[in-house]
Amino acid sequence: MKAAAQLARSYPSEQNAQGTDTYETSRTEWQSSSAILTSKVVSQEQSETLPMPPVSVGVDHVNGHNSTARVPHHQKPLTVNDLSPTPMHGSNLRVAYQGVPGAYSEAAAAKAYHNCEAIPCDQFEVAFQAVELWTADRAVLPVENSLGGSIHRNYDLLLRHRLHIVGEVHLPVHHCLLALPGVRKELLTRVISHPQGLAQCERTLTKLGLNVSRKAVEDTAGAAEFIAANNLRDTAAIASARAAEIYGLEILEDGIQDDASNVTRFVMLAREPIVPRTDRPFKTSIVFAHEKGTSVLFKVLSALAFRDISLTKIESRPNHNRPIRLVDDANVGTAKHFEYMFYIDFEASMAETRAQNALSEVQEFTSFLRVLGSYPMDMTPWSPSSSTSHTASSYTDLSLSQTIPPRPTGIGKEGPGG
Ligand SMILES: O=C(O)C(=O)Cc1ccccc1
Repeated sequence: MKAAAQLARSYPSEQNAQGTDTYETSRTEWQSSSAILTSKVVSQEQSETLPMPPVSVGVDHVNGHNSTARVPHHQKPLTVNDLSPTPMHGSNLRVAYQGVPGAYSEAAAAKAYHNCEAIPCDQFEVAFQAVELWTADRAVLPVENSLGGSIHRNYDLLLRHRLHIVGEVHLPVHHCLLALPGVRKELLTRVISHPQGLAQCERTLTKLGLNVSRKAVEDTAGAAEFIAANNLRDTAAIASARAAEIYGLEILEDGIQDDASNVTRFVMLAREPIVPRTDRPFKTSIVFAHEKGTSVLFKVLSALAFRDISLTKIESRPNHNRPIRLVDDANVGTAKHFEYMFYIDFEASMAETRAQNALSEVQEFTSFLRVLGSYPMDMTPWSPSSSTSHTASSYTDLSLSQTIPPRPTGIGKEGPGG
């Protein structure tokens, strides 16, 4: 099959896609939002309830041969519109995030899916597994921050798992310095937070003249919870105002991020990709490894540039399958080249011919290529000064009304990452 045709098959156009959203069929009642998912809980869930397959629409025999069939009078025939579920705008959707209540990821889940049930998980790995095993419908993953840069660990996770990016959210992040009631700043010896929290407030902490050590923990709200649970009077947390409220801490300083327009980008992950569209701005995320050869990255970028496709992000990570390539030269010795995986986001939908053609070309000079997702861009108006909260937004996740059935995610060559 020609590469372009293969691509078209991997990403069906709006017209030929059989979009069904299946998450309503997979509910398990035991999960309450107050419990934190751990890997143990997820595997226990797996042994108790098998992941349910999508429910198919039961079609009765209505041709007269089936004696049990009932043919209601004056019933309107089903049309294709009756088959697409009503968008739920996030209500009842179970969204797994890493951290405890009050974490920014929880706020991102609420921004993406208004009224969703946010499920705290103790690790990202667990959030991914929760979706894979149908304990959750979506996972929320912070991938980059305007000050702290890429969250590398999470890029590696995207590759290790088979989930699809179905949306993105930009969340303004407004950090506070939190401590137990009555604690004075001068008494602090330690500040704890997520590494991104520490990185985003580094200069302000110094400016405040605090003589404190920095300690990284799993999540910002977890830092606040830890201080409260252990009655630590010498330690402060960098976390949200909401975390202060939940864990009974006081806000010593408000808005301590080094830049007022501090924003974190989160991606939303699902078991199934959405049907890409062309009626609103879309972004596509890919990851590839390059073949031996010259100027591979240049060629990939050219394939996009020639088609007027803008790049919004590029990241490289070690290729864990083959971190080093040795090149022997009989006279000089052995050169050691590091091997990379490149992650690229570009502004186009996989429903567009130009994106399909660009990726067919990219496929020619890469040894591995995977489309992580083609999804609507977050176009919500954004005010940097507001503090992070659970406000509703006009964000719409098209995956709530349109998903395409599971299928291999690669577009031809598949290699590392599984
Ligand atoms: O730890 C959290 O609250 C997170 O959700 C991760 C994070 C940390 C700092 C800024 C943005 C996201």
